[in-house]
Amino acid sequence: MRKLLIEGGHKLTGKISISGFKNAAVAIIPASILAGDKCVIENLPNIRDVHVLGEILEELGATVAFDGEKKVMEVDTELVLSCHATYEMAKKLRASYYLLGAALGRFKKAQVAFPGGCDIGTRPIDQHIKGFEALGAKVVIEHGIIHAEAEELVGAEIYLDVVSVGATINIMLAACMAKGTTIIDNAAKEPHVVDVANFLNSMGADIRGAGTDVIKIHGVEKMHGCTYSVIPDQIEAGTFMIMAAATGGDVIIDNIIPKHLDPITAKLREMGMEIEENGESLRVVSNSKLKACNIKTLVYPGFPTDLQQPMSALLTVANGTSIVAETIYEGRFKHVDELKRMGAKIKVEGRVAVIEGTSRLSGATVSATDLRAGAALVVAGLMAEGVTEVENVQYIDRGYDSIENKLLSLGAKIKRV
Ligand SMILES: CC(=O)N[C@H]1[C@@H](OP(=O)(O)OP(=O)(O)OC[C@H]2O[C@@H](n3ccc(=O)[nH]c3=O)[C@H](O)[C@@H]2O)O[C@H](CO)[C@@H](O)[C@@H]1O
Ligand SMILES: C=C(OP(=O)(O)O)C(=O)O
Repeated sequence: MRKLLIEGGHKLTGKISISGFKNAAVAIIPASILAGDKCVIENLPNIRDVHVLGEILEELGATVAFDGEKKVMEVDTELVLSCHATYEMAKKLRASYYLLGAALGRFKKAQVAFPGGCDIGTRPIDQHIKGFEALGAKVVIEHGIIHAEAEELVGAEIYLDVVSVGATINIMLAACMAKGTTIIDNAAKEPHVVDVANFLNSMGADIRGAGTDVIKIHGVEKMHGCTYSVIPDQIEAGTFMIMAAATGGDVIIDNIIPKHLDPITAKLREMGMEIEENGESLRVVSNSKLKACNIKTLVYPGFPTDLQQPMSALLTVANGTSIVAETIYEGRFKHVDELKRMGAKIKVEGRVAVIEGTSRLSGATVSATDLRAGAALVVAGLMAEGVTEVENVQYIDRGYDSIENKLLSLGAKIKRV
């Protein structure tokens, strides 16, 4: 079993470049099915989820070449003739559900097993199914497989009962080649929704309004291949901002879209950090003792659920008491018991964690239970006294490209064993 060994207490200084956005990439790769042609996807992060999706597309008949050094995937989906994604394939990640929307859009038929992925709470797909049905598909769930099929897909007006990134993207995928116009009302506005819409438009789709809560998709007859570059990862960037704060450091986070980081920038400033924006980078500088603050995870542009766990690790050493409310996923406090092993003072009541700041954490052996829990433990290890061993690194590798190399380049003492 792979572990990360971290010797805490070293200031991070210098500059790092942020990789492409995992949560956009995991939708864009399956979306390439709609092209039935060759797509060149640039600025992909070299992470496990990207490799797994490449393998799934290959199993479905695509030709896939991913160069992890250059971060480019060439994927030709011409020879994908149908989509039956088995449990073995789909269980590997949550984003396998995007195969449903993409294949339904192209073949009017898809069979995909229920998705897997990190255990952070229930991840319903009722809004995805509601959208497919509104477009004219019949959706049946049998033996763990979701079967979606339509004679033809016809544009419809779909109001989402909850703002869902996954449902918004999946409905966009299914609707690109539907007859007429589809309107998604109460759509998610996250940067990855916009990025996927831009990718689809580069493949010939006609999608307008992504980034607002009303998205219109005018169905087109045919789509085609394209070359596209994925946006920078706001969650990786936010994690490194938190790590800079955790170590009293001075770090330039480069190759980002600062606007996407507004919720985290605002909170770190509230805690006493100095943050300077400069074009495509942010400089995060520590000047004083961190102050406690309250966090509530919300849909964009609120504070992202994916940064709640790293942020709560940082709050364990802030001056005062912080309240963290997780409104998106009920199972996203699994890192708390691990942080307690390191001396953190946290009480969880349902979806709320009360964190009483302590002067310092102490290194311990801890175990990642999911991707961002792993990132939270790395944050804790960087600021703890002594050595922290983080087990179950495979979760971290799902979503962070070269995390230890990036940290080493900033002066951290970290190694993989
Ligand atoms: C709003 C939000 O922060 N979404 C995040 C969520 O997206 P992901 O796509 O997983 O989640 P959704 O945005 O779909 O879910 C938002 C909320 O809606 C509920 N829901 C969702 C779909 C559905 O059919 N029915 C339903 O009730 C979920 O339980 C959740 O409470 O995790 C992704 C990976 O970590 C992030 O990239 C997204 O930014
Ligand atoms: C939980 C996450 O990803 P996924 O939904 O792909 O499991 C995440 O990115 O924090």
